[in-house]
Amino acid sequence: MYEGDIASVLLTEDQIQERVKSLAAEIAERYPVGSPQGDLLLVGVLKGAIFFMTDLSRALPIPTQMEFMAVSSYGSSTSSSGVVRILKDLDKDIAGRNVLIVEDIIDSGLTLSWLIRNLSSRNPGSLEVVTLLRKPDAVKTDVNVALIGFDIPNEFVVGYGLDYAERYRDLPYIGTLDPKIYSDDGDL
Ligand SMILES: O=P(O)(O)OC[C@H]1O[C@H](OP(=O)(O)OP(=O)(O)O)[C@H](O)[C@@H]1O
Ligand code: HPA
Ligand SMILES: [Mg+2]
Repeated sequence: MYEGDIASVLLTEDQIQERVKSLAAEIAERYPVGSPQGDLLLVGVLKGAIFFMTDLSRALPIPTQMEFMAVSSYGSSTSSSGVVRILKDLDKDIAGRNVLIVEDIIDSGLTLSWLIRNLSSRNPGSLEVVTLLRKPDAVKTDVNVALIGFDIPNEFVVGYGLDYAERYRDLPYIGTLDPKIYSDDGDL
């Protein structure tokens, strides 16, 4: 699939699945069952986090509920526009709930810092973040993320939910994209 488009495999399907299981165990320890705030509410950030959200929720040995939010700052580009737009909001009120934002990647950190501000203003009981991937620039921002799957180099990656111009999300592994794919854009 996508022959010639992927320059290298950064994380194999097995590496991803192993880390998802260990993150699930860490999360379960943090959220005891029977909390007065009710079941843990996973807020998946569409579309990138879809596979991480589904695999993580099924690996969690505690009851969880799911909500989704769609925001976009990248469009058909490999760098963030800096402007975050809500494409789909949550369906339910999160006041008083234990909320865990589920992200696929923190790159510039712009999406997440905006999302944390936005969801905090809705008065959740607690608000934390789990991200599968984090790039070096995100470390410089003030976004405090307790649960990180992998710290990765500053390269544009695709697969396991991550896209370039909506393609490659369906790859089961995470790889770097051959620069020939985006060099025509004048974007990098
Ligand atoms: O830290 P940042 O630089 O803000 O980048 C991270 C965000 O960008 C991607 O979403 P995108 O806007 O591409 O939408 P998508 O998930 O639908 O692909 C990714 O899924 C994160 O949500
Ligand atoms: O490296 C990336 N790949 C795909 N989507 C992204 N959104 C932010 N960074 C990335
Ligand atoms: Mg994207």
